[in-house]
Amino acid sequence: MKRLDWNVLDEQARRTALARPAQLRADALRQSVEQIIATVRERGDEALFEFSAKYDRCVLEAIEVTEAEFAAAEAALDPALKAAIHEAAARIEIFHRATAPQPVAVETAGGVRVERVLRAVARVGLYVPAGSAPLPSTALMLGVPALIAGCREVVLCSPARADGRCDEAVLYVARITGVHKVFKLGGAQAIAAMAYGTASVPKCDKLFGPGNAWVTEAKLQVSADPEGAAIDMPAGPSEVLVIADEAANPVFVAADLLSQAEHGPDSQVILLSPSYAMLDRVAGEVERQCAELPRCAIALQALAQSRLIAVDSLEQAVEVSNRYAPEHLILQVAEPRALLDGIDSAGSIFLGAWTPESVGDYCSGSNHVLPTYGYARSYSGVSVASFQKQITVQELSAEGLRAIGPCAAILAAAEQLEAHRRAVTLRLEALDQMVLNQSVLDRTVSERLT
Ligand SMILES: NC(=O)c1ccc[n+]([C@@H]2O[C@H](COP(=O)([O-])OP(=O)(O)OC[C@H]3O[C@@H](n4cnc5c(N)ncnc54)[C@H](O)[C@@H]3O)[C@@H](O)[C@H]2O)c1
Ligand SMILES: N[C@H](CO)Cc1c[nH]c[nH+]1
Ligand SMILES: [Zn+2]
Repeated sequence: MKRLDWNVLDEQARRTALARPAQLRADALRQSVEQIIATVRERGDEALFEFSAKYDRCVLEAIEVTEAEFAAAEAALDPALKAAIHEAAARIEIFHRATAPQPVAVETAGGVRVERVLRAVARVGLYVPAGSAPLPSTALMLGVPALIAGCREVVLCSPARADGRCDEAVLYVARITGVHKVFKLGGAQAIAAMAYGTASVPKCDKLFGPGNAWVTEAKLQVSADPEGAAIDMPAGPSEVLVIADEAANPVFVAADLLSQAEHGPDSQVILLSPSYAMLDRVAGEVERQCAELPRCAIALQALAQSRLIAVDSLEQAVEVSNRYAPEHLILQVAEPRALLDGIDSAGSIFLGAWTPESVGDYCSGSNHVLPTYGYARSYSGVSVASFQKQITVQELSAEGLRAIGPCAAILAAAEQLEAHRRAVTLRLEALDQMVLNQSVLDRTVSERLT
């Protein structure tokens, strides 16, 4: 990991220090993904079989997972893993139900009722990575909120192994979370298939889920096309930024850094500390622990683009972290809550020595599908709200229109939108006329009676 001192870097060097690796080759990536998407749009399923052979090295007989494959996957699954899946699903459900948006109805003026109703996005496409390792936990993070939201059609894509099968645990999670169709597709081609539809894959309204640089670039491209599909957010190669003070445990800090470095060669991990001694200790621990990992070679590639940065204080560490806007932020400091108010951009925050980032990945209950590449400046992680549309409803009584109509008429006149103004004033005049007619009627009745 490269050692840097924030306070001796000029602005250009600071920018380079916090640059994401995948951004450095964005042009080549963009072109390669454009070609994959165009080919899927042109040649549909045929292109999908070819891309699976090329990129996943598997010859598929069919793209869609069959009932027999679901049954075989369930039968093959270790009971302890099944139990852990159900345990994690229960906690994810608790947190996601608790944070789900609620319908709202308020009176903003007498006779003016404004509401918010919630409707699930009808057809959603979930992407579950499996390039370097299948991630059934991601299937939980997407399947559970989709189920709570009540999406009508849920499609899931995940790349097959070389034997042409999808990961058993991913299929099991798809089943228990009510996913309707699963396709053995990965990468940009899976995203293109769900965004535009093919003979086999239904076209989806919105796509969800993380993935490597190809998947994320494809999501960005289809979301920029009005004929494509909306997306949750750019959720690319995993990142973690740790802020550690001199009292932190370097063994824990190194383990947390490696937990994200082992995700893939594009991952990036950063340590900020005001203590040079801590940076040294963690560097040594990272080297020692990495050598023990089965995925050491992958982690080493990620570590090559990672940083150990000396800062002058914890306050400066918070400033640098906000500028980087990490997917995960771990505060390994004596008083983590004292720093919390200062954090304004991060996907998910982990407080204190006993909160490894891994628990958020699997089973604390929060969602692990989070914005990367600095998108945490403006995006949040996946939640039930991501699978819903919030529709407003309003209803005015005559009294309500009398109360707020003049305000609308003045604003419409200021914008020189005469039709807007009249849509209000015609009604106000009609109301005046009705009052007049009523008073004439009342007078006539009272005259006849006297
Ligand atoms: N941000 C988040 O919330 C989050 C959550 C979980 C995982 N992740 C990230 O997801 C990623 C998963 O990546 P992965 O690679 O293991 O699986 P993946 O399923 O995302 O990608 C595999 C696919 O990449 C495509 N691909 C590979 N090399 C290619 C090439 N040269 N050209 C075109 N396409 C190519 C293939 O089609 C393959 O099917 C990791 O980077 C991990 O850090 C992020
Ligand atoms: N850390 C990943 C998000 O960047 C999520 C994950 C899944 N499995 C393990 N980790
Ligand atoms: Zn992880």
